[in-house]
Amino acid sequence: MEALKSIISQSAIRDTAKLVVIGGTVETARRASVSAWNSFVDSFFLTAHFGQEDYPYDWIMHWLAKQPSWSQSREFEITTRDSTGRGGVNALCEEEEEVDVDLLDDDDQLVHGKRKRQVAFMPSLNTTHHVFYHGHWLRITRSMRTTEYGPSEELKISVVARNNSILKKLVLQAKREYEADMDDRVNIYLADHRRFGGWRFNGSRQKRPMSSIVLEPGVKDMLLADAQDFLRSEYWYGERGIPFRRGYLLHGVPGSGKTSLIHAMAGELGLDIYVISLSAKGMSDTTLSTLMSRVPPRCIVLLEDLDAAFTRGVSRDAKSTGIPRAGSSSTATTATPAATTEAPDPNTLSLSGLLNSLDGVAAAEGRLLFATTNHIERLDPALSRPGRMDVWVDFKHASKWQAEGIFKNFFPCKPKNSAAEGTKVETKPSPKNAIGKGGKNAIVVPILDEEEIAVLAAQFAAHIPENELSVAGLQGYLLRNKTRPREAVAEVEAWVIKERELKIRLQKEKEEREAKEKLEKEEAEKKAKREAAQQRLRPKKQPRLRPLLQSPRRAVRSSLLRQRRQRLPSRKPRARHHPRKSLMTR
Ligand SMILES: Nc1ncnc2c1ncn2[C@@H]1O[C@H](COP(=O)(O)OP(=O)(O)OP(=O)(O)O)[C@@H](O)[C@H]1O
Repeated sequence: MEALKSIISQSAIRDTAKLVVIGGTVETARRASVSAWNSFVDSFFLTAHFGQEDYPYDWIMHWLAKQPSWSQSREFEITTRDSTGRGGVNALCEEEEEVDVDLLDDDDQLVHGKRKRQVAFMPSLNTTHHVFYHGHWLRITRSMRTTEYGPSEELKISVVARNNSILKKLVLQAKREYEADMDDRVNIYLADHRRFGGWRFNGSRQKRPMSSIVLEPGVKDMLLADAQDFLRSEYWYGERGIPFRRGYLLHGVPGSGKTSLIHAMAGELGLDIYVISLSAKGMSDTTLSTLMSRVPPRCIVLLEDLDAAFTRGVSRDAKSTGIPRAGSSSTATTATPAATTEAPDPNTLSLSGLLNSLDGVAAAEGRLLFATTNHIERLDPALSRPGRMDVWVDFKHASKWQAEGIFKNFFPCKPKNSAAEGTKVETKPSPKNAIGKGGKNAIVVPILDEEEIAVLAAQFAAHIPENELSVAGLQGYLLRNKTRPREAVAEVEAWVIKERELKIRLQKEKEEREAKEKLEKEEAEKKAKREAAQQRLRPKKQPRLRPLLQSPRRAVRSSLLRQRRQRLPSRKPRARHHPRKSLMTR
């Protein structure tokens, strides 16, 4: 005890204890003051967070890219590529030829491919930028965060203000500017397989005028009027308890304008397109239903090649088409024969999963669903029933009427009253007749007058066989002759003959290939059968481990017998003494 007292009374230990107490108190006081200061500062700052997954992020990034204050900033990102996740910043810049960068004198340095792209400025990651906006300094930080769907970007804007009206104003202005700049474009989103059930911006396309789609009279107008009527009728649907959804099934031959029509309609209706490829890797019932539940209320959902949905992956029957098998109810049918007998695989797409995601409880409202297929006969009737697919449009090969329309669309013409110069051909580049943006390298298209174009279009159509060639094929031919309208008509007959020959050749090659494949398959089957038969005839091998399988007593006995037999000298088998036989011989 005495010894302990003497240790405690030692001054060094007492001083250490004092230091620990004082240090702890100081650190606690420091932390408390920092936290108090942060709370004090935060009470003045209003902070808004913008996640990359949502539209306001794009609006703000788009707005930021246009801020002149970047010229004073000491750290920022310059990009010509979509790095916002949706591409809102650059989408509008892609096709502009002007390059407005003061920093870079040599425009040629910015040439990417054949086209100059405008660069965009972005706040760099994990740095704070200050932008002056309507009398307030905005503190902007771009950072990465981890969400349940993986890493994603976040934008944080803080501002010293009494209420959030300045932030509301900023978001509204950013939205307005974004929409104005995107007015002539259609945004395309793809299902993002890196983020389960998420959507990824895939760029924006120039709107396609409806007039550039040539379909049989009335089809375009009917579709457009139907979609417009649907978008106006939300209240009507709600009152009657009908799900506010509309489906369009565009079916028919390849290259007949199905996809092009959807793009043109999206532009006309001012809607974004959300594309789902059902045969993509990783597409399952759960992924599809998550994707469908995450599309915004007013948009176009495009399911391309609906018939190919069930022909993917090793766990599927390669020939499966989604057609219900005998004895199975359509809504419970899965795409694979295996799946009909076994438990459904959660990692693949089943017909019932697809049907549920189209009109199940979780399916989005207010969307226009467009599905395309080249093989309508392969579709399950449940998929194409009204309520899921309300309007069906059949796309065929080009008619004469379409051929004439395509020709007229292709070649510019002078209006009737300005045809004083007759059929004189314009040879100088102008916005109307130049391909490219003018300049010495522009290709000049001769502008004929309206009457001549009409006559040429009629002659062109006369040489096109009804419902035999695809519209895409006609377009390809006219593209090759885009500066030679008269020659295009003069040479069309020869082209049609060539196309027919090509078709016949391709068909023959296909048949030969199929016949060869069939033969190979038959031979492989025969070989497999032969091998199986031989297998059956072959004597069964004695199991080698027999002694081990015997009972231990039997095994010991047989091994003793074997040993004795080995020890005995080999003798001739002795004739047995047969009493009756010996009697006889005697
Ligand atoms: N009816 C049409 N009017 C105008 N252009 C057309 C038409 N049909 C096809 N085209 C042109 O042909 C090309 C291919 O068209 P599109 O991709 O829309 O065909 P599709 O029917 O969707 O083909 P697929 O079934 O193979 O997907 C496009 O460049 C488009 O401009």
